[in-house]
Order: sequence, then structure tokens, then C-alpha cells
Amino acid sequence: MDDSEEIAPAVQSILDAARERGGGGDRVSVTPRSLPDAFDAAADAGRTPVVAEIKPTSPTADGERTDDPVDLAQQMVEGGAAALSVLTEPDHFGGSTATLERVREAVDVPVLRKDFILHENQLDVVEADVILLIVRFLEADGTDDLADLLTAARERGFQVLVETHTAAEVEKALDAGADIIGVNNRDLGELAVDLGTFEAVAPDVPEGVTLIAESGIQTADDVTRMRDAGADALLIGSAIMDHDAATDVEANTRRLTRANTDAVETTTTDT
Ligand SMILES: O=C(O)c1ccccc1NCC(=O)[C@H](O)[C@H](O)COP(=O)(O)O
Repeated sequence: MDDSEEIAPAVQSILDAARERGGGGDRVSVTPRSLPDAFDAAADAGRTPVVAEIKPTSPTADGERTDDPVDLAQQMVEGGAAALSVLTEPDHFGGSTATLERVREAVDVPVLRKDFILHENQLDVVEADVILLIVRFLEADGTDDLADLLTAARERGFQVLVETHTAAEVEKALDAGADIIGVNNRDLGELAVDLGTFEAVAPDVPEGVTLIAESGIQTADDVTRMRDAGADALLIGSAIMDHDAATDVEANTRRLTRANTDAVETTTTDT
């Protein structure tokens, strides 16, 4: 992304805040829970692999959930989530690194740190199993190089989800050595969501790369659509958090992890 590119004001504000945010102190060293293994285990158990996202609010959400994030995390795991994503961005998403620490301690599935990391020192803030690098943001002036950041993250033990939105970004992710790629259906330039994005871009991701469809997945039909287009797993926030209605997060998660599977009905959880 060059700085003259059209970008939604909310996203510009997220980027400005990320540029300002400092890094940690001691270098983090993590022994991660494997994300691909967690997806395989969910599929073997007859569930759609879902990364359920704890996102108290966001620039596109109408409300804010104030429930204890650890409570939400446990409900998501009970509902069959293969992994969790925790927003740690404080100013626009109501997240924190303290929340991530508490959540990771409380569950045994892999936990993604969802944040806008632009510099190596921002890796040394909190342990997580997976961190996110967004190709579009790492092309801006004053950010570290994607390949260098990927290496720096792996040296600390993190798995890395490299987020893309276009075929050109997938190529950059692959050139940098990504082995877990997300295709975000949300255009961070305009904040519009289109599930056709994943369908258009997924064929450019080779076999052997773990492929995640991100954003805009609301219904069982959406789950089927993304799986049919080649998603190994789905990253789902809003439809599970349901900011307006504050509905049952466990039921919301179960509805989506049971979609597009031949799972037999169970009376107890089998997560
Ligand atoms: O969610 C937002 O409103 C948002 C706004 C600006 C930049 C990023 C944003 N979201 C980040 C995400 O990647 C999503 O939280 C994630 O993919 C889940 O999406 P959804 O299921 O649509 O909540």
C-alpha cells in the first residue's frame, strides 16, 4: 500500500495508532500450539474448522460486548471452535494484550494475536500461538519488510497468518515464505465485504499452504460457500460475537462449526 492509496478513515486511524504503538521489552519465545493440527483435529471430529474471534467492538460494529473475554473464549471452545483469535488493538477494537494472556491461559486451542504489527519490536509484547501480518499494511513507508518480519516472528516461535486481499498480495505472501495465508473478504480500503473475494483469490494459493477465509461469514450457506471455494478454515468474528443482540456465543459458534459437515448430533460437547 502506498500512502496515497484510498483508504477508509477508520483504517487510516488504525494504522496511525499502530505506527505510534511501541514494542515490548524482553524478546518473546513461545512454544506454539499447532494451528494446522488444530484444524485437522476439528475436521476429523466432524466439525468445520473455525477460528472464532473475540472482538468486543470494531469500526463496523454497531455495539460493544462487555462480557468477560475468558467467558466468551470458553463458550467458543465449547461450541467447537478449533482456534481463537483475540483482538489486542485497544483503540478501535476494545482489545488488550492482557486479555489475550488470560484467554490463552484458560483454553488449550491455538490463539491468534489479532493486531496491526508493523515493526519487529511489536512482536515482543505478548505470547501467542499465531500472529498476524497484513500484506497491504506492510507495503507502506516506515514499516518493516514482510519477509523480515515473517522470519523474526518464526525465530520467536510464532506461527504466522499472512493476510491478503488480492492475487498480487498472495504472490507477495508466497514470495516471503508464508505457509498460512488468509484471504480477507473485507476490503480494508473501503471496508466493504464481499465473499466473492475469497472465491476469486483462493485458486492462486497452492496446495500445502493452510488457507483461511476471513470476514463476512454469517450463515451456514456462507460456510459451505467458503469451504467449496477451498478454505481449510474460516475466521469468524461478528456472526459469533453478535454485537447488537448479545446472544449466546456458544450457540452461535456451534451453528457455524456444525455447518457443512456430516457431523452426527451430539448431546455433549466433543471439542
Ligand atoms: O472488523 C472490522 O470492522 C474491521 C475494520 C477495519 C479493519 C479491520 C477490521 N476487522 C479485522 C478482521 O480481520 C475481522 O475482525 C475478522 O476477519 C473477522 O471478520 P468478521 O467475521 O466479519 O467480523
